[in-house]
Amino acid sequence: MDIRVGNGFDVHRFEEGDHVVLCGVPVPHDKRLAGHSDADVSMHALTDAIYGALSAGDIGQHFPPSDPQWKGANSRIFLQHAVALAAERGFRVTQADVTLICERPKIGPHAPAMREALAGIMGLDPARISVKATTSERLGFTGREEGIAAMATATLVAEGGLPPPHRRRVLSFFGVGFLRPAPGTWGSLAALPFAWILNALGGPLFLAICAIVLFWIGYRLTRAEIEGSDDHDPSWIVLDEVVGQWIAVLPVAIGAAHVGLDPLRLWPGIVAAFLLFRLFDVWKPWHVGRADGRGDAFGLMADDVWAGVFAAVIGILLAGVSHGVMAL
Ligand SMILES: Nc1ccn([C@@H]2O[C@H](COP(=O)(O)O)[C@@H](O)[C@H]2O)c(=O)n1
Ligand SMILES: C[C@@]1(CO)OP(=O)(O)OP(=O)(O)OC[C@H]1O
Repeated sequence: MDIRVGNGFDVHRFEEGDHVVLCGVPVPHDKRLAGHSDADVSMHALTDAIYGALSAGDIGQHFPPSDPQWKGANSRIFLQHAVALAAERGFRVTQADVTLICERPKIGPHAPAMREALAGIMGLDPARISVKATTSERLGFTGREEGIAAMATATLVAEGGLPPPHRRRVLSFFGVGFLRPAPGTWGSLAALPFAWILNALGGPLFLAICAIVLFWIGYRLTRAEIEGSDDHDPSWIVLDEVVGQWIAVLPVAIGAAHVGLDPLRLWPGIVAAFLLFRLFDVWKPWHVGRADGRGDAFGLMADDVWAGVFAAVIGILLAGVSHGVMAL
C-alpha cells in the first residue's frame, strides 16, 4: 500500500461584492473574493494538496491564470481534475482537511454544507472530509479583512492490485454493468455464454471452481472499490451477478454431463435458472436479504451467491417434478 500526503495553501483578496464561494458553497458576505476563476480559495488549496501528494505541480500549471477559458470558472473543475488525475495514477483520495483563515464570514454554520459539497465533487464520504476555520486574532492581512487564506491536507492511498479503471472494467464485467436499464439482468445474461464455455472446457466442476475464484476476485476488487465511498452497492458492479448466475446454472450443467448432452439441449433448465436467479436476486428473501443488508463488499458478493443457491435448489426441484412426476 502506497500512502501519500499533500498540502496546499492559497490566498485571495477581497473586493466589492455580496458573497464569497468557499468549498463550493455560496456564503453571504459584504465582499467577494477576487480571482481569475470563482476564487474559491479553499477549493484551490485542497486541489493543490492533491497535486502535491501526487508530485504533479500546482493548480496554476494545470489551469494557467493566463488562459481565458478559466475566467470565472467553477473551481469544482480544478478539484475534479486533481481527483481524476489521482485515480489515473492508481490513487484514491481517502481524507481531506481544510482550514480557512479569516475573521469573517463565520465558517462554522456553513461547514456541514461545505463538507457535503466537497464530498459530492470528490466522490468521498463526508465523514472523511473536514472543514474548519480560525481567525488570525486580527493580525496580518486576514486580520485586517483584506482577504481569506486557506490551507488543506489530503491523504491519497494506492491499494496496489489493479488500478481503478481496470478494476471497474472487471467489476462491471467488461462494461456490461453500465448497460441500462436493469444492469443486474444484463450481467446475468452475459454470464450465461461464459458458463457454457467454461463448462465445455472443463465440465461442471471447473465451472464451480471458476465461480469460487470469481467470488474471491469480486470480493477483493469490490472492497477496494467501495472503501471510503458512501455508495456501498454501485449498480454497475455485476461481477456478483455473474457468480450467482453460474451457481444457478450449475445443476443444468451437472444434469447435462450426467446424460452426456450439451447443456444447450436442456434449454428450459437454463431459462429457469436465469429467471429464478433474477427472481431471488431482486426479491432478496432470507439469506439473500441478510447478506445484502451487511452493506459491505462481502455482502454485495454473498447475496448473489445465496440467490444463485436458491435458484439452483428450486431448479433441481422443478427438474425433479417435470422429469420425475410429469415424466417430461
Ligand atoms: N471565520 C471564522 C473564524 C473562526 N470560526 C470559528 O470560531 C472559532 C474561534 O476562532 P479563533 O480564531 O479564535 O480560534 C474557531 O475555532 C472556529 O470554530 C469560524 O467559524 N469562522
Ligand atoms: C485557479 C486559477 C485559474 O485560472 O485562477 P485564480 O482563480 O486566480 O486562483 P489562484 O489560486 O490565484 O491561481 C490558480 C489559477 O490557476
